[in-house]
Amino acid sequence: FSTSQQRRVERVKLQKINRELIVSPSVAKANFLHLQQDIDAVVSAGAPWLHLSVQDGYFVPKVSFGSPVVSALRKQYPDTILDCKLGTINPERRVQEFVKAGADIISVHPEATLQLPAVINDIAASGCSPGVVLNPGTPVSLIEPILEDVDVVVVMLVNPGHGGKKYLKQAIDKIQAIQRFASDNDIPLPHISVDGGVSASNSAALIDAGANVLVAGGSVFKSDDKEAVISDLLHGGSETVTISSGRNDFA
Ligand SMILES: O=C(CO)[C@@H](O)[C@H](O)COP(=O)(O)O
Repeated sequence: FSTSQQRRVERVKLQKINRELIVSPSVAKANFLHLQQDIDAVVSAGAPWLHLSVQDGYFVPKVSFGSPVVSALRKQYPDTILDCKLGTINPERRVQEFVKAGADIISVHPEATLQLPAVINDIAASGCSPGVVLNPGTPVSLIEPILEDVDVVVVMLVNPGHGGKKYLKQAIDKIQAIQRFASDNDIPLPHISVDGGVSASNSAALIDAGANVLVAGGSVFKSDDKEAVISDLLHGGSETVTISSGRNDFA
């Protein structure tokens, strides 16, 4: 692996140990007609990661973009952590493509592969940070056997590619369950990333629960003041949502 990739992956691990609060803007929600302009804006606004939601139109019902976009971002933003989420069936077939494209983190859906531990090991052996994704219908128990081997757990608040219904209370319960399992089993806590409808109205509740990575698409890229939005996400916006008792929030 290149020394610059090693440096970035080391930074991911240090941020994990320090529980650094991170905003990871979701590139899928940028303006693709002015992609460099949008990415320049979030990088100069201080976003240390970029979230790349790769969707294959099969595991996730929409197609977003592929490794050529990752390669272009790698060349243009050599110091930014590229946080790739493979919303693809059989992600084991795509790991090397995204490693070569310059991904730093590669997260996969446990339901999308027949051998999750092998995929996690392949990502780590390739010099990248491995991660797993929990859709609203995926219990924390499914990833307990490999929790100690990943650097990132992405807790989805929406069903990828479906938008709509938001599972805020459920996400908070999962964040707490991940922390409990890690503590009970003496496992270093991975980055806990939250993704899908994350905004200043719910970020404080998610951070309080234990999330330290905020994936944000629309809330960042729809704003003209990206610095202010990123600050609000990290420090909680003016009006914060109260957690309804057990009911899921609807968009
Ligand atoms: O992968 C996905 C959704 O499928 C996410 O990464 C979204 O792209 C985040 O965008 P917002 O919900 O924050 O607008």
